[in-house]
Amino acid sequence: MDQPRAAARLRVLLGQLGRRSAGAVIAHPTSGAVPPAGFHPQQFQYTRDNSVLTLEQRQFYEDNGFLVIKKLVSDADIECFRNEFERICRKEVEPMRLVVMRDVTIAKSEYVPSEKMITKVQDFQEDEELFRYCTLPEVLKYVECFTGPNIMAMHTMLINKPPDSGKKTSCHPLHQDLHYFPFRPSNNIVCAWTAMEHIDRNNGCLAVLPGTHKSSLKPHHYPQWEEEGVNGIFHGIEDDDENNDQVHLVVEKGDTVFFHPLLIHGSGRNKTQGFQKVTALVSSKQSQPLRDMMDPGQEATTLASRDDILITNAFSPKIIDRKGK
Ligand SMILES: CC(C)CC(=O)SCCNC(=O)CCNC(=O)[C@H](O)C(C)(C)COP(=O)(O)OP(=O)(O)OC[C@H]1O[C@@H](n2cnc3c(N)ncnc32)[C@H](O)[C@@H]1OP(=O)(O)O
Ligand SMILES: O=C(O)CCC(=O)C(=O)O
Repeated sequence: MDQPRAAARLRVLLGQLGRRSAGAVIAHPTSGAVPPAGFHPQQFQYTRDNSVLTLEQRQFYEDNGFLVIKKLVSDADIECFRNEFERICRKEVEPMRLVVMRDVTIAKSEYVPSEKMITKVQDFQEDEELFRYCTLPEVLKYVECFTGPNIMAMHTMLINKPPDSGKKTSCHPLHQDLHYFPFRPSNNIVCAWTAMEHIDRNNGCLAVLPGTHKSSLKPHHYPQWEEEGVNGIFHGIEDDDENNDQVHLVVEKGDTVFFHPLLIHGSGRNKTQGFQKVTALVSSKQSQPLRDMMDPGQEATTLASRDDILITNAFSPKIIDRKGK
C-alpha cells in the first residue's frame, strides 16, 4: 500500500477504535445527513445498539435506569404461570432448587399448602413451565437491549405479595438488587419484572428512584421499621430518606418494567385482600467464563444477625437457549 493510502486507512481505523473507547456504545444519527462540525455522537452507557428501542426509550433508560413496556406478556402466558404457581403452592409439583419464601408473620404458623402462605418463590429455573417466562422471545428481545446477546438467567422470582397482616411486612424496603448479586459488570445486568395483574399503590406497586442507577452500590441494612417486622434479607439502603423523589409505577397485567441492578427501588404494603403477583427474571450477558464474572469483594448476603441461617447470594445461572427464536 502506498504511503498516503496507508495513512488514510490508519486514520479510518483509529477513528473506529476511538468510537468504541471507555466501554461506551454509540448511537449513530439515522438521518444520513453529514453531522455538523463539532457534533459529538451520543454516548450510551446502559443500552446497546439495536433497532428494538426508539431513541426516546433508550434515552429514558439511560437517564432513569428503568423502562416500562406496556402489554409485553400475553394474558394466556400469565395464566399458565399463575396455574403453575398454584400447583407449587399446593405441593403438586416440587421443582428442584426452588426457594419458597413465606412472610415472616406466618413463617412460624402451621403450613397449609395454599397461595396465601407463600410470599415468593425464587430460583424456579428447574420448573419448565415457569422458566418458559425466561425464554419468551418478546421478553428476551428487550433484555438484549440492555445486556447484549448471550444471556444467562441469573435469578428468577415469582412474587405473590399477600394481603398485609397489619405489620407492614409486605413492604419491600428501598434497595439495589446488586447488593444480592456477586457477578459483574452491572451494566450487563437487567431485571425484567412483569405484572401478572393490575398493580397500583393499593396492592404495593414498585417504587423507583429515577437516575439512581448512575450511583454506586450503597451500604444496606435492615430498615428502621424493623420493630414492625421485616422479612429475612429484605435489606434496605441505609440512607433511606422519606422525602426522596419516589416514582410509583402503576402497571397493568402484562406490562413489563426493565430496570438496572443499581436502580434504588422497593415496593409498598399490600392494603388489599388480593395479591400483588409478579414474575421476574434477572439476566446478564455472559461476557466471559462465569468465574471471571464474580466480584471477590461481594460478601454473601446473610439472613439478619442469625448465625444459624446463611443465605448465599441470590444467584443460580442458567443459559437461555435462544436457538430458533
Ligand atoms: C433481587 C432479589 C434477590 C431481592 C430479594 O428477593 S431480597 C429477599 C430475598 N429473600 C430471601 O431470599 C428469603 C429466602 N428464604 C426464605 O424466606 C426461607 O423461608 C428461609 C428464611 C430460608 C427459611 O426457610 P426454611 O428452610 O423452609 O425454614 P423454615 O420455614 O422452617 O424457617 C426457619 C426459620 O426461619 C424463620 N423464617 C422463615 N421465613 C422467614 C422470613 N421470611 N423472615 C424471617 N425469618 C423467617 C422461621 O421462623 C424459622 O425460625 P425459627 O423457628 O428457627 O426461629
Ligand atoms: O415486586 C415487588 O414487590 C418488589 C420486588 C423487588 O423489589 C425485588 O424483589 O427486588
